[in-house]
Amino acid sequence: MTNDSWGQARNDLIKAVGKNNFVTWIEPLRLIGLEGGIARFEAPTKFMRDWVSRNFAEQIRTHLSLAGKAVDRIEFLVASTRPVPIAQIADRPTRTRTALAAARVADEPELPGAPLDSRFTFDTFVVGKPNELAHAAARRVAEGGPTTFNPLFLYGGVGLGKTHLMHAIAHELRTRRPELRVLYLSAEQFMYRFIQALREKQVMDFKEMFRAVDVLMVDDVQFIAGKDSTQEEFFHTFNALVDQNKQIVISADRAPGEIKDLEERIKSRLQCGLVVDLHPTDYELRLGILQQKAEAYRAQHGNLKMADGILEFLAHRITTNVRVLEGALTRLFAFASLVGREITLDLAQDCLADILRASERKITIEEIQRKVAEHYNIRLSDMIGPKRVRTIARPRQIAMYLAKNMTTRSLPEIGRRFGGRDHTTIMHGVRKIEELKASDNQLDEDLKLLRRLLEA
Ligand SMILES: Nc1ncnc2c1ncn2[C@@H]1O[C@H](COP(=O)(O)OP(=O)(O)OP(=O)(O)O)[C@@H](O)[C@H]1O
Repeated sequence: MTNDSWGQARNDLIKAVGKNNFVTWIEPLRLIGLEGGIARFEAPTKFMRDWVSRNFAEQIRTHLSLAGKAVDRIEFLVASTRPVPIAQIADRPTRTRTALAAARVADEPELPGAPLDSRFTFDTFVVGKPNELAHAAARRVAEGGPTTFNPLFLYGGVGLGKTHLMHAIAHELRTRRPELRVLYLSAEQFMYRFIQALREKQVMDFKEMFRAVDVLMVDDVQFIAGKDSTQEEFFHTFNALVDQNKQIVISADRAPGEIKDLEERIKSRLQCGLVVDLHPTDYELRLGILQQKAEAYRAQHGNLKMADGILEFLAHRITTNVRVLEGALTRLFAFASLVGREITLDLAQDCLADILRASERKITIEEIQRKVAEHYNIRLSDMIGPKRVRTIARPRQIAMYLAKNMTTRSLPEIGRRFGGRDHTTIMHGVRKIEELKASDNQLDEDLKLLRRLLEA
């Protein structure tokens, strides 16, 4: 009779809560007792138990009653004895933090995070104007104090130090607050974990694990754009953690609003905290990084003979990104130590010829026109055509502005490439964008993005 009532109630619940909810939340429940007006269910995980009891208990009670079993109360238990969640461990007053951390390791399953690079710490991160805000925000999060902004969203072009900063936060938190469960992984790994959980029918474990962390860091979040179910899951994980006041740190190659095919609700959630841009490096920062790397090399390998002005030369010539800069220095040191020679300007030019050539790459007006047309979804031919409607004229002016600022072409030359326009038209376009840029945030963001895309 008990099972009949539950069978009947289950059938009705499919209609009441919808098939998806039913399959996810109700179907895995096991009725283990129904007496004295109390229905007892077993849920496979703690997370599921909490969720079902918060969201579906009343409906289950109603439908059991409708199926002929008067129920006053419902109790949900967790099926197996599962590891003690960190929140409960942390509540125990007599344990020290280190003991808590040790208990955590013993009690809890390993978090599915990516390994941290031991070199990526705050000590090895060189701070300059372009990254000072990102660095300060990362430092604040790494203190592990109360959440002041959530999420911290770090974005910037390739190789500008996003991953380095995220690892630095994780290292610091592990030292300062070993009792916290810090999970760092790439968005790609998040997706693979999720797919694996789907395949192995372990979605509940997946949810529970991600919702039990204290600090979640997801690198390269642009990766999940266009991947619908991963986005959906990410959104729920994100919300659940924010609701519990858990810190989230996200990185991407562009601002949330600029990530194509990312759901609007996710974009807006990502913008709720602090969004910080890692700007392209300037000369001083590049030189600072090179000096630090050279010092680190000396400390490890002993003295290094290097003529004056080499680091300055590299900082001046290699402007692409820090990864390339580092690679150049490493190659130079390796080469010099192999041939046993002092590093001179000639040797540097010789050994790094390809990198220096690549850094010299000139951006053409055609490339700018193509990228801008693509970005604003207009035809390339409209860049040079006569149409004056705002939706075409504005992107055209943006392309003129970028052509003026990113190439060495003169105004008349630019005019010729824009369908033979007069240089005064180009000047007007450039000024217009300069003016708008100061007051229109969206436009400013668009310009930064286009610059990054063109420089990549
Ligand atoms: N300010 C900095 N000080 C010291 N090293 C830096 C700095 N910025 C970047 N680097 C170094 O440059 C390399 C690339 O940095 P990182 O991997 O963090 O870049 P990223 O922004 O995550 O790039 P991607 O978009 O490719 O993921 C790393 O070796 C990192 O240590």
